[in-house]
Amino acid sequence: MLAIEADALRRTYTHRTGWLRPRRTETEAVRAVTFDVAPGELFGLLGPNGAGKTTTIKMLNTLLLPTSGTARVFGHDVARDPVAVRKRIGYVFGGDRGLYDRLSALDNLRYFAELYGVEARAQRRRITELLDLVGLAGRERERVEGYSRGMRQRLHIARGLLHRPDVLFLDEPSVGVDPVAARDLRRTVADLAAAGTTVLLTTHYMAEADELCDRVAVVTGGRIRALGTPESLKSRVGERAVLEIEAYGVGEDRLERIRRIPGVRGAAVEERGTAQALTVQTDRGAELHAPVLAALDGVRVGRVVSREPSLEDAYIAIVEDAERAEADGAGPEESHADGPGPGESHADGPGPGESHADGPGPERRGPARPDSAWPGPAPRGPEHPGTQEVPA
Ligand SMILES: Nc1ncnc2c1ncn2[C@@H]1O[C@H](COP(=O)(O)OP(=O)(O)OP(=O)(O)O)[C@@H](O)[C@H]1O
Repeated sequence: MLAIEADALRRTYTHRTGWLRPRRTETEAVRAVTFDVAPGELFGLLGPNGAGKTTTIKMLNTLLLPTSGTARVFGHDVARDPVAVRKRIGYVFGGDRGLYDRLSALDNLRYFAELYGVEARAQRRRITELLDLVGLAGRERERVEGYSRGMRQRLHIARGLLHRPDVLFLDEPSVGVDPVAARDLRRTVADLAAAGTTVLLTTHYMAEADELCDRVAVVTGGRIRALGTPESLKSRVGERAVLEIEAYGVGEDRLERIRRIPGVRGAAVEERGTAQALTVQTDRGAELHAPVLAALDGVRVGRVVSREPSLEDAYIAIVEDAERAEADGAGPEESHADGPGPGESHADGPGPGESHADGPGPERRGPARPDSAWPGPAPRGPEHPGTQEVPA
């Protein structure tokens, strides 16, 4: 049996804007997403801000009803049988919420163990095991308010594992965590998967996804654009080479100028403190140092390095292709880089969560879990490709 099956999952948010001329704004956050995750697999959802990753996770973990489509966790339908699903899953999200700062880590875990119905006799042993697993043994009597972000994240993971879930959802676990703590976190996550827990992870860190994930799906505009092993995604840009340039003050006009150079397949810039990392993807064998540097004339430039494409380059290429396709009005462009995944998806008609597109958000309230109080990211407005205004 598959751990997760998502079949044509959709989720539309509706909210009202304006006062004199009220408008109903619909955001299609997730648009017919289909994928499977095998038991024990470590699966990554990658995508830019607003791509629909968190919304997908919240449907899979029963915090949000799908507008249409179905999802199952170990065979249990998330809309029809949320209680059974919740018994099998844990949810860990990045950031500061979800823990009680003024309590010690131990008291936090005791509290959540009660909440999750961990048997009183088993609690002490389970908590000790988890403190060991996440590397917090010896620090458990300190108040969480004194914890570093990395320690908090590890405590979050321990909390998410208290009831021995078969599937752990990790939403950006390493956000804001320093590189050493992030490495420890990755080790913890890899150990979990090695011990048989299915992990569904979202991250913006491609190196993390490359190191950890058995397979990844790249999501933009609510659709899966590519799905496969990190290697298979990288092979999509295998015929390319990459120029990485340290620069200061590259704007969109310069990027456009670089993109127009024959032999350039894409260009992106990432802010790194005071500097920028400019990545230019070129045809393999094309000698483009000179024209690229000429296009940067007047911009302060540091080190220039040629290297092989990484998962990040494959990701950028996929996202840019998807953006171009959206701009051209093309339909979904999903491609499975290495076949359709570990199993077939099962469509058995729309679940009971269907047709909530224009009601108040069917966010589940559920039992008193701190997770369910999480309000989710703020609406990001109509700049999103899936957002449109309709008369109220
Ligand atoms: N509660 C909400 N109400 C209205 N729109 C929402 C809500 N939550 C998310 N959205 C919108 O849905 C889209 C997908 O958001 P989502 O948070 O799922 O993306 P994401 O890929 O997780 O992004 P990030 O990487 O920034 O966390 C975005 O356009 C967002 O503005």
